Amino acid sequence: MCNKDCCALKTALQIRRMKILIEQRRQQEEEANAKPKNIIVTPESLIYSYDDIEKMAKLIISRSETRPKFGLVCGSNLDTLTDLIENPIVIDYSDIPKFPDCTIHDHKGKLFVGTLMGATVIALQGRFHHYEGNSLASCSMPVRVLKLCGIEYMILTCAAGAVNKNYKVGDIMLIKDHINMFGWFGNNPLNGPNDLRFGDRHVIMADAYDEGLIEKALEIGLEIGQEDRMHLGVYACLGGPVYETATEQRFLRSIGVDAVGMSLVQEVIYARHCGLKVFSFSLISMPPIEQPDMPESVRDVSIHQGQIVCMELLSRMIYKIQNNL
Ligand SMILES: O=P(O)(O)O[C@H]1O[C@H](CO)[C@@H](O)[C@H]1O
Ligand SMILES: Nc1nc2[nH]cnc2c(=O)[nH]1
Repeated sequence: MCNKDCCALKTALQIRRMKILIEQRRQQEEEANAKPKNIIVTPESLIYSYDDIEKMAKLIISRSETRPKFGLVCGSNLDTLTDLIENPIVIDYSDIPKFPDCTIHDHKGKLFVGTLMGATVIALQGRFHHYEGNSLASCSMPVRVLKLCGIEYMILTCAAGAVNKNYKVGDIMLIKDHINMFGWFGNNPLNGPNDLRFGDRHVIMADAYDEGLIEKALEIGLEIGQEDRMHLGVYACLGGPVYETATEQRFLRSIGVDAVGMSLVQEVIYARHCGLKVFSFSLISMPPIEQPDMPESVRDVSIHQGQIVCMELLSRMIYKIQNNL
């Protein structure tokens, strides 16, 4: 039986042990600090050189007969978008020098080059997330590769959790703006020396998501009778891999966020830096915290319905751009 005195003695002993440990650590630190140091932190922008990017682009273009106009990144739950591509040439990421590996479900690590609605498209079935251990520059690097392949339009897609209480699983949010939590704390894939061959030092982000393309997407929503499922909203990028807490979600809502995820904004930054037109949408894959959780089978059906609408949206969007409609 432990009485009060016994507990107090145990606590005092624990504190004494901790103090000894701290003293030992201090001595070790002093010794370590006495040695000369040469710590070099590679700035984000130096992780891939222009030559690295050019080599990757050349390899990809060598497999395509026509000049690509569209780049596409397929998000989680959206790998089926590549089913739309006719006669694709498929390249494994492992065959592209310096391309990282994909480590998460739905991101298969394959690049598709082929035609969609008469236009040449390069699609990435697999994106790189920071929480997988990639630098921010690695997450956005494919955008530069696609730019050097000759694309003009960057279509970025992702799965996201609803923050807006009116959103449901299977809905689609056309992204009109974003909040980049990484950027707030000084983390940006453009950090470090700026290579003018890609773009200017400072990048205007106030018009990052092309308004004309958003207009077209809204028109498509009406044409296919899916306007109720399609929303226009603000995406926030958090670090992941954990999902946001309930309080974080309420905070995001209070600052104007409609959906939350763990990707995309780094790619948008590179795309705007090199002058690409950006169109982005999220497939809502999680309900807002206030909505009761649904059985997985019901959620899967809603996501599947959303995937079909995303496929229709993508092909009609490319058709409209291609034909100046
Ligand atoms: O953003 P994408 O790649 O669609 O993936 C989203 O889905 C994963 C979580 O389910 C996270 O990686 C999140 O960012
Ligand atoms: N709630 C939530 N759902 C997601 N689905 C994909 N990414 C996310 C996220 O960051 N949060």
